[in-house]
Amino acid sequence: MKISDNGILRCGEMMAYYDISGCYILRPNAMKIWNIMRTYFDAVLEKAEVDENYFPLFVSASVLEKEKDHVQGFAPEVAWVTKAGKSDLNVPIAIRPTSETVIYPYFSKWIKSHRDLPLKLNQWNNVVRWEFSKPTPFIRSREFLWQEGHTAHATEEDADNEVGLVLEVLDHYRHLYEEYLAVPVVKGMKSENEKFAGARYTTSVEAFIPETGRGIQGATSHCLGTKFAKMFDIKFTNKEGKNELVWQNSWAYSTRTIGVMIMTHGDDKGLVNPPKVAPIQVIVIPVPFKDADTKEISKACCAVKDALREAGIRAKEDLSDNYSPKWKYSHWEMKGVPLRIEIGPRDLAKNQVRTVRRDNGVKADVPRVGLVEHVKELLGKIQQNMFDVAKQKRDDACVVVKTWDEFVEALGQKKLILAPWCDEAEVEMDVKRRTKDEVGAAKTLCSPFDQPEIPEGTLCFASGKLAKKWTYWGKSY
Ligand SMILES: O=C1CCCN[C@@H]1CCCn1cnc2cc(F)c(Cl)cc2c1=O
Ligand SMILES: [Mg+2]
Repeated sequence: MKISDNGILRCGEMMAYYDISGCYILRPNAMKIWNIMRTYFDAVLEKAEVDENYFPLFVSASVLEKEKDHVQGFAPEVAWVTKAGKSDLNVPIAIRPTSETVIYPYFSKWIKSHRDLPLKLNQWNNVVRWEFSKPTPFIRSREFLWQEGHTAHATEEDADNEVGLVLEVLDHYRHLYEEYLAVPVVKGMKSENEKFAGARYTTSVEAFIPETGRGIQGATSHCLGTKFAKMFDIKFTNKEGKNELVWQNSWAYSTRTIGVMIMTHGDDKGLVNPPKVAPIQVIVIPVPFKDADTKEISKACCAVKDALREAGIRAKEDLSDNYSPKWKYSHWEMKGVPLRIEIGPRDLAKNQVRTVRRDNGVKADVPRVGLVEHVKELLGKIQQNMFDVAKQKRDDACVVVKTWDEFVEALGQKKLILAPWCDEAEVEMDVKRRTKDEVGAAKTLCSPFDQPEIPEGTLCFASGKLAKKWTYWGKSY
């Protein structure tokens, strides 16, 4: 299901359209998923001693434009407040597109001595980027929710190792995608062209949507170096009393994660929610026959729902008397509920229920005795199967290419490409130019940390120079 099948998004009650283009309403089913992920990530931040704070939404023009090269590429997408009521503001105020220029002047004030380091802050907030490319719910919106972590360290080593958290946070992003959203991702390094200009290096988790043949950046974790410290004069006296620049990192994931999950698992019946994040994990539906004892059946449905909820399973029953069981099945399938339990007169008589899985449609009759444990196991199997199926599809969509012709052919077949590359920025620019077409040029997605062997003398698929690394290429969102 492509994210553009917005009818399903709306019917899945994940979001609603808003009267300002590029802005969307996040409805309870999306917020429940967002908050389940946030609970996980807040526990990670707690353990890593990252403190929660909240900086203002607004940035003064002077601060935002302090460093020309930081803003230059992004200027067209900055949203500005220029009036309050009837009167013009004498100085326009920007709405944060990201918070470096909001936070770092205060890092400069708060960090004086090495004793103030490491400083590790996070905030959960919205950011606004007035994008003009095609807005897509969750994937590219003019306002979105994210967390942004910003840390400062005394030495390059600290920023680069586990103290700096860059790779640790990146693996937690992998964990969120693979263990919570059942979406396979690749961890790797961004190319010089694709990295955040303010960073020494950018690492990312990259997903891929086989239906559209496009890669999508899932989340990023940057090692910034001292560039922002110079820009914002963030210095400290080290143990030897010397005044030095701090070394910084930053990392973020956003509500785009939900869009990637929807695109990865959705099918022509609608959403398919992985149990770990499904707002409703089990829907219990009575299947009354004309002369059956509907009261007994409804009672059994509520008893099963209560037993499941007792065990911490997010179960609901649908006893509405104005819809047929069949209508209810497709209604809850569209909402992506991973497991349905049906109870009819036969099930009642045999003290059993009928389970139906949303991921593969498999039906089974299960005794009421031990049902809770059985459902727990079943939800675990559904979670694992959703990941395995998505991973198989992603791997089947991936091809290794060695030559330019193979590269162009693979692009045409909507493949995720793994190719040996000379790692020269100019060559990447050249590939973009040579592959520009209606769905956009091919570019590097990341160079996987898990590098396959590069046989001696392997040549770059695009330049013919000696290849330095294996890199994932493709069209992207
Ligand atoms: O990815 C992260 C992790 C969390 C904190 N931020 C960084 C970099 C964000 C890049 N970026 C992304 N988009 C931007 C849009 C803008 F309008 C302006 Cl002025 C700047 C940027 C910009 O720097
Ligand atoms: Mg952007």
